[in-house]
Amino acid sequence: MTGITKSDAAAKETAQAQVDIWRFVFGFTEMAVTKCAVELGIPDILENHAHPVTLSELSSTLSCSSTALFRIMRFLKNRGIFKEEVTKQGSMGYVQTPLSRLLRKDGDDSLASMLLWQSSSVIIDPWHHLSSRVLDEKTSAFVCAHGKDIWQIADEDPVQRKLIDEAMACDTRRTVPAVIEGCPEVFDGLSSVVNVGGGNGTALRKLIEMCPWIRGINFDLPHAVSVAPECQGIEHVGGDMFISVPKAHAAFLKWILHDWHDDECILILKNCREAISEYGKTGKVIIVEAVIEENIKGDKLKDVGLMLDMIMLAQTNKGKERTAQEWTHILREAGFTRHTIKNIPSSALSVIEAYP
Ligand SMILES: C[S@@+](CC[C@H](N)C(=O)[O-])C[C@H]1O[C@@H](n2cnc3c(N)ncnc32)[C@H](O)[C@@H]1O
Ligand SMILES: O=c1cc(-c2ccc(O)cc2)oc2c(O)c(O)ccc12
Repeated sequence: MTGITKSDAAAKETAQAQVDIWRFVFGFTEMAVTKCAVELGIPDILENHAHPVTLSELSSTLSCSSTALFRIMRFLKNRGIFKEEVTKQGSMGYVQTPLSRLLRKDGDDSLASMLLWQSSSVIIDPWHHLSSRVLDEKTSAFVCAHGKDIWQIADEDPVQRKLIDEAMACDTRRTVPAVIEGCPEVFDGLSSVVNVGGGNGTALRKLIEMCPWIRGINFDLPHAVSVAPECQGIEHVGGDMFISVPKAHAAFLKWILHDWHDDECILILKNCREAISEYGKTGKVIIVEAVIEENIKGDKLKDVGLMLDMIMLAQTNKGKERTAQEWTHILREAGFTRHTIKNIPSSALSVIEAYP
């Protein structure tokens, strides 16, 4: 006998629910206030000071009164974004934490551009149409919000294209080194790599920097490659992956297939298989994506995969994150004979290598 009755346990759970529910009701405040701090450049201001920055120094740097700023800093300090330390003069000042360092505007591992994109109205508006998407498979939450899909918007509006490229590039600057360091054998012996949906070419720039023996082909929609910076060792090619993919020893696809329905993925993968066909058994398709699992309570990294799945539901027409079984299905249907899945340490990502 533990002395705790069933009704005690139920009462405790109900009391906990009364507390936990606020995280769901007011969850948006964390994103909105963090966005505010990034827009004001607060992580960069703290980074550029060798000592803790007092509230009055921060408000004079930003040319604003300290009243609202104090409340913003109090909230973010409470969330562990910033912390306070005593200055040499004995007053309190704000300093960076490992979290706020990830929000500097130009840090190599910064996620500031991703946060600004995710909190922009183009990305927020489709969330208001998620229930319509659930009730009708043919309805796209993004199209309900904007009248067109994200790639049409990017084609028509260079500002949106830049926001997407910069957000995805900050993801790439973190993940490409993580892939190469976590699974160095993936790029061994490859003479050329076509990055399918490579955006502004950041992934190939990083790849060639770390694996200089590789020749890169950055392949994306014509409007995307037309604004990609030139780089030695990389050829930019505009086209449509649903029609064909430029030839190379390996095709690399990062965060591409999660945008699409199974049938569309099978078509893209068949075009990739054709692109590597001249290299026989040594050719391969390298996919970097999340591989989701159903029961992951408490695993924060795996939870990122489930959040991305919700993002796909809101932001794409038919995209989704896939389980290992779902990956096996589309790869087999596309004609690949075998594949391996490797988890990248300390990341929500996996590398899938598929062979003809
Ligand atoms: C989610 S982004 C991923 C970008 C990049 N792979 C990364 O991980 O940073 C998807 C990319 O696919 C490109 N794309 C969309 N439709 C395409 C098509 N039909 N052919 C080639 N690229 C396409 C988009 O322009 C965009 O750059
Ligand atoms: O809104 C998004 C976000 C992503 C995304 C964010 C962070 C990652 O580490 C990976 C992907 O991807 C998107 C995407 O592929 C798309 O077609 C539309 C929207 C988003």
